[in-house]
Amino acid sequence: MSERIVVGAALVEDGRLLAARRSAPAELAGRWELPGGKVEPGETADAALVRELREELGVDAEVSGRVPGEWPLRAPYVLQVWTARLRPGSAAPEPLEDHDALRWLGPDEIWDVHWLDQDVPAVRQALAHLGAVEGLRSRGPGSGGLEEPGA
Ligand SMILES: Nc1nc2c([nH]c(=O)n2[C@H]2C[C@H](O)[C@@H](COP(=O)(O)OP(=O)(O)OP(=O)(O)O)O2)c(=O)[nH]1
Repeated sequence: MSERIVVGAALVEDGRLLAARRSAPAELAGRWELPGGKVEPGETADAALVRELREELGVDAEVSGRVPGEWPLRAPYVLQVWTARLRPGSAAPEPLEDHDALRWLGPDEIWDVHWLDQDVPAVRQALAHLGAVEGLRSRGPGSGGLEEPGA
């Protein structure tokens, strides 16, 4: 079967990254992820992300770039991550579907939540990318910023 893309948003505002806690399915519930979802046939990845963010969070978002890389999920899915921001006048995000909590994480809080295992490398790469383009960066060793869990 050919690969199917799940898009995740590295949605940033005021130097903080949005994390969303899944409410379903049972094996993923309680773990944190980048909000997003599956790209539908005939849909572009960035259009899918804008649609998913509207459906899941009730926001009006725009995609600003692609985080290099691709991370395997349960076959046939792979995760791609795009940077995004809220458009002026957008509502604040709310956990409308698929999630039961949201958190804006500052640089020192990124690893405070229990990310889905497969999201850890994707979040790490997103932070490296965002650090380069938006200044969301670690405050250095010992700060808990960009360091990996247990590092
Ligand atoms: N949205 C999202 N899904 C992720 C991430 N990491 C990860 O393993 N997944 C998995 C969870 C799901 O099995 C799948 C995405 O499905 P979804 O339920 O979010 O997508 P969807 O809204 O299009 O779902 P559906 O109801 O159409 O099935 O990818 C992530 O960071 N974001």
